Amino acid sequence: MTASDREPTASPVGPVDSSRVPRYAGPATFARLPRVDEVGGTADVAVVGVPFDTGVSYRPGARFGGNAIREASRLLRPYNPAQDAAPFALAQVADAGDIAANPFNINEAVETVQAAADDLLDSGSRLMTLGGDHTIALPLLRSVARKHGPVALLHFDAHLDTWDTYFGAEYTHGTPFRRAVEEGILDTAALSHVGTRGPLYGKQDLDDDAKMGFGIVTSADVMRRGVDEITDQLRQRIGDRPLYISIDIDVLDPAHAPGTGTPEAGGLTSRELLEIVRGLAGCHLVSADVVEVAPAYDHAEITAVAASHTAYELTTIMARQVAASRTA
Ligand SMILES: N=C(N)NCCCC(=O)O
Ligand SMILES: [Zn+2]
Ligand SMILES: [Zn+2]
Repeated sequence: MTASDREPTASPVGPVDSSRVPRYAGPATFARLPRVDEVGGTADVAVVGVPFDTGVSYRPGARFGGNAIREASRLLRPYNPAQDAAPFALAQVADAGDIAANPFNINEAVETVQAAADDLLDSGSRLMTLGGDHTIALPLLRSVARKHGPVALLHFDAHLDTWDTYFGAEYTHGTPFRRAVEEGILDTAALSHVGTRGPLYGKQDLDDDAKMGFGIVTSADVMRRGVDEITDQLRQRIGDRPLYISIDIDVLDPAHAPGTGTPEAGGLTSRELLEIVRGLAGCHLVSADVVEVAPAYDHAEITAVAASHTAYELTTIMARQVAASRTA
């Protein structure tokens, strides 16, 4: 079963009405949406948390990111003017809870994440995953490739995350995309990093990355060339391929996202990130993640709010696609 042949929900169950129940009341689901078990066990777009951060190389704490994003998402409203869409009315979006990954065994955790993602995709959902550290992009990509074949990847991040190993470990938050290329689960004609910046281990890092097929739009490119030109370039590269978007919140400048594990100066503003993401509406987005929110380093939920709005835009793109595939 695919997302488009999942039984259409006559009228999706939407979020709790914040004019009737104060938005700070009750347990937090993403955007105050129902849980998947409250809407019959499946959703067109499943928002799922992965509280896992055993793959980090510096500050820990992204295991708490998903719930911080859920808390910050209480203020989201049901109509998205930037995309002229009411995403939670167009498709059933629901919170699928958390994937219980083993914090003491990375290999097992990677398998657990993939198995849970496989189940959700097999039930007809597109995934909006809330990390967790960036290690989890690998099992998520394995899962989407199992369903769609090799996918285009748009990777927003300060870092390349195509390094080889850390301390001999293959599965870390700095290595998921090299593993994915090695495994043949990415469409190497359509791989882009956006927001790249900061010191590297050596020039070879860039050579290796280019050999894997990645194009780079640096953080400075976004500033110099502007959001519209960059978005056009990305859309051309992606075409109508099945697309996975992975957003490491450290793509944002530390002023816009202090709550993350490996911050780098000189990043995107949250406005730039949101505008680029909105500009990707209409692409064949099969699933997405927002990762690396580490709330212990956050202030006034700056990072979690930015992450919640980013996930909202991605969710809107997917909900619009679900609706469009039904009328097609
Ligand atoms: N994926 C993130 N956030 N960071 C990767 C940094 C790897 C390093 O410490 O070199
Ligand atoms: Zn990063
Ligand atoms: Zn990353």
